Amino acid sequence: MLEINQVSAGYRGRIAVADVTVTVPQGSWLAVIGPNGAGKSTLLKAVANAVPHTGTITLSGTPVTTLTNRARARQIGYAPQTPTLPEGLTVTDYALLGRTPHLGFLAREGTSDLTLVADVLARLDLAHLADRPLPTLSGGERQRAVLARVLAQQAGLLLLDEPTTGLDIGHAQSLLDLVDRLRLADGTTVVSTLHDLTLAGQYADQLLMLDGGRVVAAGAPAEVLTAERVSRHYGARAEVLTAPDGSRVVTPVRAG
Ligand SMILES: Nc1ncnc2c1ncn2[C@@H]1O[C@H](COP(=O)(O)OP(=O)(O)OP(=O)(O)O)[C@@H](O)[C@H]1O
Repeated sequence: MLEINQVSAGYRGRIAVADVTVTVPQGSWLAVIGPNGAGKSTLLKAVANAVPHTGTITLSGTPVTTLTNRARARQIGYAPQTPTLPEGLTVTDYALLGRTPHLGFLAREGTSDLTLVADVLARLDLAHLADRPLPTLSGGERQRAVLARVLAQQAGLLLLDEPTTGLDIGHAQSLLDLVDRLRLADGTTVVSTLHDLTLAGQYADQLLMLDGGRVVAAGAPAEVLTAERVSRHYGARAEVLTAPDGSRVVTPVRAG
């Protein structure tokens, strides 16, 4: 279980996200939504201990600030929005980096690590690119390679910052389906930011909407996703429809 209690975080004395309190039960999915600059990435960075925070963030009762780097890497898989990819690595080499926290001192990856990585690459439709150097990938392929490294990490908590950016609708859906299956099979806890509000509502158990660094709504997707909120916080003309399965569909409305 991830517990975020009265957390504020920012950069060089400037607060970017303030006073956030939310509990994410083990095996559940929290989507952090809100307009550009709302503080979504900063909140994920705080959980990943990549920016300092006040308040407390605990994972299974342990403050994330007290975890060693290695323990943190075993427990938290973090896919930043714009990761810097090392040059000179193939997709397989890069995904294997996700296994590093599980290896003994100076140990090399074994057959089981290679098998696991091959499986993750296949699930992300990257098997045919396994030997390709990272700089030669398309934007969507790079994005999936980053997810491959994080999934190979087999951490109990996944922090996914805009995981579907640059992915076509089919690859976005299969990536979210894959994360969903991990969650259901292994009890992986997921915190993601998502700009696609319809996808956020379909996959997450709870939504946390931020605006100006503050929580403006939290709860089940059907409660949080209203046309009035989308208009007020995103400045968008939108309708919120209900799909046959009961999930919310947020659709923009053209002017005029
Ligand atoms: N490294 C940084 N140094 C200084 N300010 C930053 C830094 N990163 C983000 N900020 C600022 O913090 C605020 C929140 O940014 P953050 O990236 O958390 O927003 P976001 O909700 O993820 O936005 P987006 O949807 O555009 O990705 C913004 O005002 C941003 O300019």
